[in-house]
Amino acid sequence: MDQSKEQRILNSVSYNAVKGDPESVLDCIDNYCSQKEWAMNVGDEKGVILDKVVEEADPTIALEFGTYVGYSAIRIARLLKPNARLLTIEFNPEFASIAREIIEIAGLSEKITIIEGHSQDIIPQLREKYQVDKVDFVFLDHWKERYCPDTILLEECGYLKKGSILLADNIVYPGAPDFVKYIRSHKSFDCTNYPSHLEYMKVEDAMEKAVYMG
Ligand SMILES: Nc1ncnc2c1ncn2[C@@H]1O[C@H](/C=C/CNC(=O)c2cc([N+](=O)[O-])cc(O)c2O)[C@@H](O)[C@H]1O
Ligand SMILES: [Mg+2]
Repeated sequence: MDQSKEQRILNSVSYNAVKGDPESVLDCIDNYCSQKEWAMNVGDEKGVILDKVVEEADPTIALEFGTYVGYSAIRIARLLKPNARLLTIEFNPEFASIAREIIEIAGLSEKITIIEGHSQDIIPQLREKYQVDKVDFVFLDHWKERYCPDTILLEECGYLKKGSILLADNIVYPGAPDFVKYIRSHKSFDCTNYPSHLEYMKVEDAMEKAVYMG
């Protein structure tokens, strides 16, 4: 059976990236996906917005929904302070194993924990199984109709504290209208929209930052 696109991305990283150098892994994926095969990584343009928000949050505990091949996990983890860590949730076993290998090549396996499963099942387990008390930063980039229910679940489970920062990808394309409506009308979230473009394309897109006010 011929290889998947995600396997071909791993092949390209494994062949071209400098081992232990996150920047070279990110560049390799961005080059492959802009020149050879498009893939749904947050990419280099929206990646700069992600970088800025992660630096603002300076998280000890960061959480991500939708690892895919690990591009944004590497983007986030490369900016984390020494004792900080990223938990990233992915339910597709093939993607999880490819992400694990790409993250290993980037030299960030110690800072990133890939949790295999559905976000809605894993979120309630974060406290007992992963010793999470509060989350400082959350990147939402999984199925768009999960953004809103998973945000509500995070709140209900008590993982958000004053100053917790959520950042959501794809607010314009593919779009997450119920999430935008919910978060912008919620009294405890202070929202900021960051217009940008869809990864590797000229299509309009945007990211939404929501700071929890407690
Ligand atoms: N509930 C859940 N729990 C755990 N993992 C889950 C999950 N739901 C989805 N996932 C995983 O998250 C990724 C899906 C992302 C959807 N993004 C997208 O559909 C997407 C599409 C475009 N696009 O079409 O241009 C552009 C983008 O930037 C996009 O993020 C996949 O790796 C999938 O297996
Ligand atoms: Mg996305």
